[in-house]
Amino acid sequence: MEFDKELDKELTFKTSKNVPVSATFEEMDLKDDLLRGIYNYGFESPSAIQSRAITQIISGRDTIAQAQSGTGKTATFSIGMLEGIG
Ligand SMILES: Nc1ncnc2c1ncn2[C@@H]1O[C@H](COP(=O)(O)OP(=O)(O)OP(=O)(O)O)[C@@H](O)[C@H]1O
Repeated sequence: MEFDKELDKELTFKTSKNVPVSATFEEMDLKDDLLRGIYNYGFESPSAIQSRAITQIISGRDTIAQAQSGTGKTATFSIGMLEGIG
């Protein structure tokens, strides 16, 4: 399913306590190569679920993230895992 930026902004989220929201991929403090890859792939800004879940995965918390189809879950877990490798 195609990512719909406008629809994504309308989503309401419930999270555990103390889950910060990163407005940009830069704020997530990702490795340079990974950040470059994300932009080269065409992602400009994180989706709602990416804004919340990527840094949780990177911090080592066991993370369960649930959202509608096409909201960027696969990329959330992929980016989180890639940051943790190497
Ligand atoms: N931040 C983003 N900016 C632009 N496009 C994005 C972003 N994140 C994901 N996409 C694109 O949106 C589409 C859906 O992403 P993804 O497959 O990660 O969603 P999903 O929530 O895992 O969907 P499903 O539940 O159907 O598996 C893909 O084409 C992906 O490349």
